[in-house]
Amino acid sequence: MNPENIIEVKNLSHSYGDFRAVDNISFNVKKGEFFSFLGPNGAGKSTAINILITLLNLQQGSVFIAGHSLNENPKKVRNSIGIVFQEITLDRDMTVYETLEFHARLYSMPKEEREKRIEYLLNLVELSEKRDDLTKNLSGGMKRRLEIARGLITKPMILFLDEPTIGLDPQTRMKTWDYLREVNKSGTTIFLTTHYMDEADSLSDRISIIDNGKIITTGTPEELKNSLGKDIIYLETSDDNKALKILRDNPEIQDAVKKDSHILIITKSDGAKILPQIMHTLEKNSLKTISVNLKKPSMDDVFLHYTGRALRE
Ligand SMILES: Nc1ncnc2c1ncn2[C@@H]1O[C@H](COP(=O)(O)OP(=O)(O)OP(=O)(O)O)[C@@H](O)[C@H]1O
Repeated sequence: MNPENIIEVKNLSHSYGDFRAVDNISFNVKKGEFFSFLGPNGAGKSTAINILITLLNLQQGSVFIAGHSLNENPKKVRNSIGIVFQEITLDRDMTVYETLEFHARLYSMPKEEREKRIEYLLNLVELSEKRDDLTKNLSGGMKRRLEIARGLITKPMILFLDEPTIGLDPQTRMKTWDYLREVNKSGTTIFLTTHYMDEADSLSDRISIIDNGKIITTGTPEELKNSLGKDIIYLETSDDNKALKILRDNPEIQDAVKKDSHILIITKSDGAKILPQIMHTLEKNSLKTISVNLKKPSMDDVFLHYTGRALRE
């Protein structure tokens, strides 16, 4: 195992009966990284994460977590990780404080350390004022924050989160992202699964796109978006029809179409380099540029490109 890797997975497969939910996936996560699995419902994300957190048995492949073999030392693996499940798993009749205290006691944390840790975590997820509230009276976002705090009680090296912001409103989602960034900054490696493009894009150092049980591609959000090798340019000129005819002859342009009050151009390579050429050509043909907007492909474009379909399908 490479000492830089805190998670090392090789040729992992998992079947339910005849159905192969995870199909020969390999990937590494580096210490301190924020790593995400991005894929639609049913892609195999939960199955994969459940194997890594020792909830599902390892059928095929090799997994090392925090230097321990999942097969030979599942207990040591469990002691190195924190978990936030997809479903809310709080005891409704416990208070916020009791929830954290109960969990810390489960791990036999001494009283003084326990109290300090709980204070720190309540502060981190901004639930100090809610410490005596029953969890059933918390909002959805607060419940999630409490679960994140609970997952962090034992100072795990890696925090696993399965779809942590499912069902939260946009504002609460973004607040949850802030906490996760904070947790990651403080040195905890994060492994997250999500079907939200913006979530993976905004949080991750690296993303693996997973579909039908297979990893389709892996890279930083920038690498993935740049790998399409094309940019999108919106252009408004003094004569769009004339401009279109001229631009279509440019070998660097993959496609140019008129859209509402502007021209949409898809470039074959780096748009920032092609744009000055385009402007020059237009000027030479006595066309005035009224407005211009260069846009990098979004994670939606990336997903569409690699899987052949939009994720919302
Ligand atoms: N216990 C099970 N028995 C049979 N099939 C299962 C079981 N659990 C999951 N599957 C199937 O395996 C595939 C992968 O499911 P999995 O839950 O891992 O996907 P996912 O990407 O996490 O999606 P979701 O976020 O909706 O859970 C799906 O087709 C699912 O129906």
